Amino acid sequence: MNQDTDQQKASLKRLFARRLPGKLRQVSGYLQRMHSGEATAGLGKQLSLTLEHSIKSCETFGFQACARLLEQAEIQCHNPDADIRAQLIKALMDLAEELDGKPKLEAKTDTGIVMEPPSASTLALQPLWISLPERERNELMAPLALFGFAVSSQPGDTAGAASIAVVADHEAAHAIRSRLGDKMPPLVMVGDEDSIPARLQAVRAGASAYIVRPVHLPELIEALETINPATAGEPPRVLIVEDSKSQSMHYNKVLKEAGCSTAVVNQPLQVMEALHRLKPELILLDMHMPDCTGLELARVLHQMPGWRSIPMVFLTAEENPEKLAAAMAISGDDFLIKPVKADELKTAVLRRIARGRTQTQTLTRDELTGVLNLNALQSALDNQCALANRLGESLCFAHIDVDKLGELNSEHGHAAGNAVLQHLAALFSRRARQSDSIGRLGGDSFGLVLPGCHGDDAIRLIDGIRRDFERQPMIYNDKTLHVHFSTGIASHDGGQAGTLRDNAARALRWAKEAGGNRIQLANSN
Ligand SMILES: Nc1nc2c(ncn2[C@@H]2O[C@H](COP(=O)(O)OP(=O)(O)OP(=O)(O)O)[C@@H](O)[C@H]2O)c(=O)[nH]1
Repeated sequence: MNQDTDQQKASLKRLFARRLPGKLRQVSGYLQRMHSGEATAGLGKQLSLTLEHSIKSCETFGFQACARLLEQAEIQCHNPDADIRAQLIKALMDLAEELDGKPKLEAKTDTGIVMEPPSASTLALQPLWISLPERERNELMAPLALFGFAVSSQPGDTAGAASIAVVADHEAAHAIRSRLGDKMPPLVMVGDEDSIPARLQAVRAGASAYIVRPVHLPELIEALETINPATAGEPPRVLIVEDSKSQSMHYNKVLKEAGCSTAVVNQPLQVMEALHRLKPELILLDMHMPDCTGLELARVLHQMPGWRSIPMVFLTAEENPEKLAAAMAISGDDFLIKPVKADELKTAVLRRIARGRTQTQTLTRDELTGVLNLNALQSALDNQCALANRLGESLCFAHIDVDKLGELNSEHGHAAGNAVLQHLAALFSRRARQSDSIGRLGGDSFGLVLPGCHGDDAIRLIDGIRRDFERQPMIYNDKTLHVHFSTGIASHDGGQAGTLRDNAARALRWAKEAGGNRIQLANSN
């Protein structure tokens, strides 16, 4: 068994699953625009092309229900039927919400604040320029297409500059920079060495990211998301608060073309409505407005629960360092001096949103295994318990614990134990359904939330994984590691999440006491 490939597949599936709700919302948004008569031949064609790729990607990663829904959307691009399209728009939004639990964003409000989706051109595949040796490039090309990137090896000068990034080693990057000068797209540098001098060389060459060979796809995709968070499928959400209509229209256009969903507020006192509807990831805030200054508004928002840490980028004609320092002291974020160039605006906003998304990821993921951390798993369990109570549906929680990991650590070393934990997490991530949540409870224990599952279904699923895990021993540093795990499963009976967890932990103890490598259901004795 190739453990690296297994882990990579699981990471790719996780990455893809994270992007899927955004993609569904995007498709639904554009169908909505076609539905309300905004259809242009270009929009329909672009949507159809994107859908073709997305269907293939969903099938590859096993998201069959999404693939079927997107197939219906594709039919609607060619043979529209008003009723079917309206149902489809709703079904796409509902599925997106089910997948990530985030509520729908509404397109228009009665206060005149308009929520706008990104420009239709951002629906197209993202052009990516890879200037690496042919074999390396070819290996990356097909899987990158599944994530919506169109890879080219030798784009012309204009296409090169329009690429979202160029992936190159030091020599190629140098040659491209000499050719394109300041039209060079952001650079992801690939190198052989993981050392400070190699990384320093990349920084000096202006690289936004440095990846050590062999290039792991999840790492590359995450680097590209950091350069442009719009490539993650979920458009960055930006609220523009600016009293000048002409300037706000300009910022709005630039940000929509950069792939953002936006809302514009010209009267700062109307900001709450837009905040609640758009749920922005960043506010672009003019410093000088008549009813209330940008700084005052920032202070107000920073005192309100839910908006205390929202990043802000200030727009100002002010160059007085003391006043700028005051703005920075409030939000700790960026400011841009007017008149703002389009590229500057785009870079500042996208970079700040990417940083915010990385922080959220860091806060919810277990660093060693990439599955949810304890807090995130706990909140997934709380949400699913509440949902199961509301809908009267079944739900199971499984507490999984590696048997005798202490002994394995002593015999083969802590790194071998880490590899076991990573392998098990990858195995569960791969076999779980898209509605399941897998997380690390701590040490050598994992938790699995299984909505819609009865005890018997949960036993069947986990026993399949247990048998595979036992049948295919892990190879670590040429040594065969025979490892197994035990599981306690509890079925939800309308009570609290804490009770479900306690019951699963109790069942796990029974499984361990009975010799391990087994599964025990809490409600049977
Ligand atoms: N390699 C590695 N080991 C860990 C990690 N976290 C916890 N452990 C080890 O997991 C073991 C957990 O101890 P126990 O709960 O007694 O479990 P066990 O040795 O697996 O034995 P049983 O659960 O009784 O089968 C300890 O030896 C920890 O050092 C980790 O992140 N990496």
